[in-house]
Amino acid sequence: MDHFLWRILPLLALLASFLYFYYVHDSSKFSTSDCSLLPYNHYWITSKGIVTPRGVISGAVEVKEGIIVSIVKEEDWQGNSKRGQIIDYDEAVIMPGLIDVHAHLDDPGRAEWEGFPSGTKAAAAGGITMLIDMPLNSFPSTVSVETLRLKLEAAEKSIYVDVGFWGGLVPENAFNASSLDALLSAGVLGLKSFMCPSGINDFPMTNASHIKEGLSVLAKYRRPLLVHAEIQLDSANYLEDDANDPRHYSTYLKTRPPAWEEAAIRELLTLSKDTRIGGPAEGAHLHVVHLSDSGSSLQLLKEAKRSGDSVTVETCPHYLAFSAEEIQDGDTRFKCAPPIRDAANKEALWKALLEGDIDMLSSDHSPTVPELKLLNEGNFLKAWGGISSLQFVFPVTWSYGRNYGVTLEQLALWWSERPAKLIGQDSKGSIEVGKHADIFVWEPNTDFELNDDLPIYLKHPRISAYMGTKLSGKVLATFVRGNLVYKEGKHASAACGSLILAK
Ligand SMILES: NC(=O)N[C@H]1NC(=O)NC1=O
Ligand SMILES: [Zn+2]
Ligand SMILES: [Zn+2]
Repeated sequence: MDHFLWRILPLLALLASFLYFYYVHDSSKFSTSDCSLLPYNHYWITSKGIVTPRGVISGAVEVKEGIIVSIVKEEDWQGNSKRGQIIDYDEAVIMPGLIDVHAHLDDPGRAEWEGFPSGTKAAAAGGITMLIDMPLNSFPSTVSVETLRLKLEAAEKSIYVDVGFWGGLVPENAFNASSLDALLSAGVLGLKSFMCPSGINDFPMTNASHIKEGLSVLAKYRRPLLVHAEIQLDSANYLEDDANDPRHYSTYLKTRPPAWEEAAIRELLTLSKDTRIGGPAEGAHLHVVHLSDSGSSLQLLKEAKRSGDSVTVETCPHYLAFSAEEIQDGDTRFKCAPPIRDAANKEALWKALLEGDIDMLSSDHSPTVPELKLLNEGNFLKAWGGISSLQFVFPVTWSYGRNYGVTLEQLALWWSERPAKLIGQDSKGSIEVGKHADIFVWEPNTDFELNDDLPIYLKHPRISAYMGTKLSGKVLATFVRGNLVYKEGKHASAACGSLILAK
């Protein structure tokens, strides 16, 4: 018997190595293809509407190993002999993937609010190919190298799109230049701070001195400071008055007047001027997040830009889609800060966006668990402030924007090109040769109602202010670095998004 075993040993070894190469070694190949719903990585996407920085063209985009390697107009495409795999989208629009510079995915620590897997699946289904995660609402907040490491661990292998990170500027690290240096060296794309309480205990607000410190460190790295620009003034005293029913949206609206935004922006613009040493080029870039006030706040920003300040501003689809007058008693899905203001304010925000005074859009996706939205009690003063929107921001922008004559090029500018510039990612933000093949495909004229029949990937769709609305603009497919990560109700089986760190 022993003798027999010895004799077949070489055969067994051969069989084992055969099995190894087939099932173990080759499985690495299988896992690569798990990243994409396509079985190949060199192909042409064709369509009659490809949105490029040089206009909308009919033709083909060639993608090879995650990069856009050529763009061919239809006239030249006809005679092309090198055709390989072709994915023809006919009349559907091909756009650069959206970059959402402002999302709270709440992971680690509050993943029950959203989390990287559901958040990035929802992003992919909405045409977003990259998002930047905010440093707060997760636990701990991203305010040091150690806490950034926890973020990276939580995100790794859990993200379906590319994800970058903002660090937090808080009183604890603001005067500690080496701590900020370490955080920036570790790769956060910039810092974010609050000029009023953030609603999260471990993310306290910053004062003028903290912001000055932050700006001077950021200037060295040429990275932006993002600020939630509201300063609490004493205008909220009337709250003691019983006439103000907390179930009325108007009660909440009165607690955060436009003057809060104006005061904050006035102070910020002064601070950023003060931190310059030898002229505008030496200062840090300032980015005002989620502008709601289209009055004096916007005016201050316009003047600052005109005088050469390095400042940009974003607003969010919820300020462009909704107005205070429409918000029903107790419907706390609409509570956010700064608040959604009246219809005239909304009109003025659209005008500012169309005229280029507002630079870009972001979701400020800030979900929570339904219990904290207090949907039954409907108390606007106590409910969590934050709007859940991530998967819907693009169809919302298009559906409301088309009434204002919004063009495809403008959508690409607000959602891709300018965001890419803010985060310093030259390889993203447009359909151009040499850039990442971050692309999404959508049908402008397909209408749908947001209800439970649709595939929604957000963890708590019920709390989204958009549920029940009728929208146009259906996302058919999303490519991240050439991987087809989403196609009509289906995601790639593996989460292969990249962690994006500043160099
Ligand atoms: N903590 C947090 O997400 N706050 C956000 N929510 C909101 O409505 N505005 C914010 O800044
Ligand atoms: Zn904010
Ligand atoms: Zn936010």
